[in-house]
Amino acid sequence: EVFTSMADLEKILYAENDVAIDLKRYIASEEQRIGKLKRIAEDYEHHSSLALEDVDKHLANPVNAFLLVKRFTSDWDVVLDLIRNTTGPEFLTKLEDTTSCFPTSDDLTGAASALLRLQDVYALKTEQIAKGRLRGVKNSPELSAEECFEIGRTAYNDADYYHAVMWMQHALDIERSGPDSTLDEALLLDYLAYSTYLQGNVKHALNLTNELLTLGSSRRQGTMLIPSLDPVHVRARNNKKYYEEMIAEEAMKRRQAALGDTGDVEVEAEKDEIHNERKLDEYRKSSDFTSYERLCRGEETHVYEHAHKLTCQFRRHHPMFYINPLREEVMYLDPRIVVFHNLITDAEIAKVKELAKPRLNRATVQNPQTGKLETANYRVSKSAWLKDEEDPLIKSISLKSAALSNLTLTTVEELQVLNYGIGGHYEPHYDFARKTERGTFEEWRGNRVATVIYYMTDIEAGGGTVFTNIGVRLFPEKGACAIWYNLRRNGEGDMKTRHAACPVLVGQKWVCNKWFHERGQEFSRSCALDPVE
Ligand SMILES: O=C(O)CCC(=O)C(=O)O
Ligand SMILES: [Fe+2]
Repeated sequence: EVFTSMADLEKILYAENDVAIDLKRYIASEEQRIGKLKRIAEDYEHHSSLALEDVDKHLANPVNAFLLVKRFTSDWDVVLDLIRNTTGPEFLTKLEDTTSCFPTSDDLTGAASALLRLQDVYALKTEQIAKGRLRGVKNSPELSAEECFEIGRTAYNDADYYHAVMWMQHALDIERSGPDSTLDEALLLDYLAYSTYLQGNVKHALNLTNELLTLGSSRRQGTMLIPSLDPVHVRARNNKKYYEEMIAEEAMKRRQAALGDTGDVEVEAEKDEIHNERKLDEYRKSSDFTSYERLCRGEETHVYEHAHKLTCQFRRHHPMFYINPLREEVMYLDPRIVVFHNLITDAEIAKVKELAKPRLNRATVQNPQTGKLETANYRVSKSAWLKDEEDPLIKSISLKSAALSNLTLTTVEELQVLNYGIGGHYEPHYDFARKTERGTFEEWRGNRVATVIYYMTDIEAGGGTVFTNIGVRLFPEKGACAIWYNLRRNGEGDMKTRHAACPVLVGQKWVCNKWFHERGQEFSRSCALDPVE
């Protein structure tokens, strides 16, 4: 999979460059080969035209006769060799190496659904995405009718008719407004009509189907079918009948209902606009999820009554920060969420990325039932784990994390480095393990008491960390670090720490985090006397 991290997509960019060089080399060697053949053919043409002017005279010269025989015996092998020895198979083997990291059809589906996710979370119009009109983006290519159709088809195959209608409609708009394209318009109308119907617009589906039927097969790319035999047309004719029957039945029902009420026949006028509603499951309708989407969009979801108590200050609570103090910004009081600005340098960031890059793997989540690690659509990124022993820098990040948090490293996890891909995100979750899934964390270290997260990139748009229960949003800022406690002082998980990583809209997102655990913090974060605190 490559769409889940920018680091892997970067590899494809380099591979594309290599492929271009390979292809050019192949073309040059083939051109050379064909060039030789061309010269021989011209030579033959020249000889024969001269000879044919006076055949008797030409053959009368025994030298000519000898040369003629030679040309088609020993010389002829050269021609056959030139025809046989194409460099194609050799080139194919070479290409296999270069393209081993190329994306698969799963990547294409993943990348298309990432665009749809961005569209939903950031409430973007189809046209905005198709034209690359996104914050901070310059000179974006525009998606063609075919490409929009492709995205629509991905949605359709996923039974997501809401997006299928939007993208296919947009494909149709582009197709009809621009010069001739290679899009199979009948096929597009076929998909669009059916998706429109499934979204509850029978009349509109019928109109689209009628349009399809008037197109004729000549509009169908690459097919020379007679309309009556074209499978798209056959299906369309059946659908047309079905839609008409449905509309008639509906009208009949309405007429009967109207008669029942008043005795008058009053058929309500059909609405013309298309009805297209996003179908959300129970979770996606929940306040948790809507709050996530709204916070990602930059909307205010909560009024914070203690906002006036939030502070910014220098901190020198540890010898490590005596000379270069921490620049602390308090974002929330309970739970305490703070951001430290300018904490790691660009050189340190570059080194962490360099160490992590070759080891990135799709980030996993713990299945609460089985306790097993698995990949999930709600967490799309790649991660690598780095040990203190690997590099003095990794060790120094651990020491810095301990110093700023006042926690001990006894049971801390290794450094997790995360790189997000196209629309990469992590839906609302807790970093601690719930009671029901206790035991998924090893007893010897206890639950995750605190999260320290370092932001290693600035992001043009999207990609924030949002707290859905308290309405806090942290903007990634290169070199900054955020820290919060996941557990209350009585050891219970703090439900107010529910948080998420918003999908990256424009830019690259790299973060790394240290998770501190309970054991070993007995003297650094003691429990409170009040059991509910
Ligand atoms: O990347 C982020 O902003 C948050 C990541 C996160 O919450 C996690 O990895 O647990
Ligand atoms: Fe998290």
